[in-house]
Amino acid sequence: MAESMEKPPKDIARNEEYEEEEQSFEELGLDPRLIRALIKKGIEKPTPIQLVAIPLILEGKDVVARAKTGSGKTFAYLLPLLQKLFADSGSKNKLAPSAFILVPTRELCQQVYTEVSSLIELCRVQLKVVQLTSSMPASDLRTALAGPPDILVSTPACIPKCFSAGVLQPASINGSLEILVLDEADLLLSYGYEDDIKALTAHIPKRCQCLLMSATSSGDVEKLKKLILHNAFILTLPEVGDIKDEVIPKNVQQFWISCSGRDKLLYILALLKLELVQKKVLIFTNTIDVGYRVKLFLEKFGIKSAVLNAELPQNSRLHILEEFNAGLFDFLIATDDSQTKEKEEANVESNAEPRKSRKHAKQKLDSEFGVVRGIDFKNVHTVVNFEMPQSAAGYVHRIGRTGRAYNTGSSISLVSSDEMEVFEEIKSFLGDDENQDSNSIAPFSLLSKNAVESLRYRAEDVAKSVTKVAVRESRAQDLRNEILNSEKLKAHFEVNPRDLDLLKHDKVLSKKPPAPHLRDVPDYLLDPTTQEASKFVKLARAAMGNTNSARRGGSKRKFKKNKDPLKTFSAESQAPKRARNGGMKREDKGGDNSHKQKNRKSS
Ligand SMILES: Nc1ncnc2c1ncn2[C@@H]1O[C@H](COP(=O)(O)OP(=O)(O)OP(=O)(O)O)[C@@H](O)[C@H]1O
Repeated sequence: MAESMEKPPKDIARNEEYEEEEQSFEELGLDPRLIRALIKKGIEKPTPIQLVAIPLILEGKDVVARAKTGSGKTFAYLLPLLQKLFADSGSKNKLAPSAFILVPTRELCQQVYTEVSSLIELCRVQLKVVQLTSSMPASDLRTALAGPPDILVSTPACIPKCFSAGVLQPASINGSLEILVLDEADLLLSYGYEDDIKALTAHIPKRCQCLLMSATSSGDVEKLKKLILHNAFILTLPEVGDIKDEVIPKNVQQFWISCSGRDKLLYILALLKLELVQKKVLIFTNTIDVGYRVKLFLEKFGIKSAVLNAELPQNSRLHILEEFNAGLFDFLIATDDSQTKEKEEANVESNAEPRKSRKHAKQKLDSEFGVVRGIDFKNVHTVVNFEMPQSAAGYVHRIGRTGRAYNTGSSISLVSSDEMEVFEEIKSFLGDDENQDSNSIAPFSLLSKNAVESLRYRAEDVAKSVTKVAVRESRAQDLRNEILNSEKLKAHFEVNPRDLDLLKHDKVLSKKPPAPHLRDVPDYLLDPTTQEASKFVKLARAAMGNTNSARRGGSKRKFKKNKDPLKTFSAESQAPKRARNGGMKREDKGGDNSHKQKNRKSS
């Protein structure tokens, strides 16, 4: 903390020079071992936040970095952190880890831990990283901290737990801690970790370098800044000055469909069955029951999906994420963490302070579950809001699960009349102006009314069979299965950490297999316009596949608008009789293309 106090605070709010420069990791002063490791991961060029943060962190500055979801904040702090520890690894008389990385959820712990471990392995250096969770018994905590390890990744709640179990001494932290990272800093306080962080701050030595990473700015980040930092470098990296571009990656196209709450199952069926969205697809619901309802409903039509929620055991959740990321299944129905808390624990929320309510509901839901914020879903092309999130911030974080780093993505929100208020709130948050022509969220025009109506009879019939009892039974059955799996997984992954194919999470929950007439949509039910649109989505997918392989090759990573079929496809030219201002066409609007190209170049 001391170093940054010598200098006045500095605000770097997107500097043109970063946009144009094609700086490499070498030029940022990164260790060749790390550069080689990155190349093995297919990463060759720093993202804008990495470009500015890495040199500052290497210089020892305290940094607050705010950059949109999926912009590469994790490597922005991990790479310089590891480099500093390479240099430091000679000093062995430490009694506590040299670096703490604190994150709000277990899922993030696991993600960061995996990333650090893989970098260490690829760099072939002798650094030890451990991951702690607050549910670990004291004996496991003691074993993990023996040594001590160089890097500790955990939620903040673990630190006071280690103090009270006597496995970590405050004085040792004071003598050893060199770098403290608070990742997803905008969420740490709302997850109820304020007291845990305060318990640590008293023992952070003055020389310790502190880094705060966040996707959005909020009062909570300011509070943390005051608590931990004194005079940090503030990095703010939106792509352009416009609010909507600050928060949602530019390469995510956002759409919406107006439909009644009752028709949502029908619409999701039409989108998936008629292949109007590109895979992989992440579907968000607000409650666990609705998640299972969607799963059971889709199953009847032969569409397999997995469910992810706070009720499932941790091992299963991590495994579901791994399998989905590895591409073992295409559809994942996730129940948004904050929504789960609000809806499932309604009886304990009211005016209670968040930490208390989380504890109260502990038997039922894992309070450290977090599937939306910060989780790096790999190659999710489409995010579907089956139900709308309850806030604009929730929307931003959900949509941020696609279009990560240099990938493209799209989102489709199914909005019922009850949800119009929050939808308007989201639109105004994104900077949409009623009087202006341009909308951040455009109507989705690839799905015609005829196409939807042709599926209505079957969908409504099947929806009736997915009763509350069926949902409850499936939920209980899935939980039982996953608890069993969880134990098996624990044992198995200790021995075979890379084996992903042991258990499938998208297994069918209904007792009967889908009826053949529901599995395939007969030709006479297919609406020609939608069929045409589906063809284009398939073509786009094939072309995107090529783009992806070019991306893996590295040098062609830059996303080119005119090569992206999703961006160039015009609903008007391909299907002239349909709505004129919707679907993919909106990308062609907005005139200032040279500006967009320029920004994309830097992203
Ligand atoms: N320089 C880079 N080039 C290409 N891909 C990158 C680069 N840096 C990071 N990535 C990849 O981009 C993805 C998103 O990175 P990361 O999870 O760090 O984003 P983030 O900014 O932390 O997002 P969020 O706010 O949602 O947590 C990851 O899959 C990561 O491997």
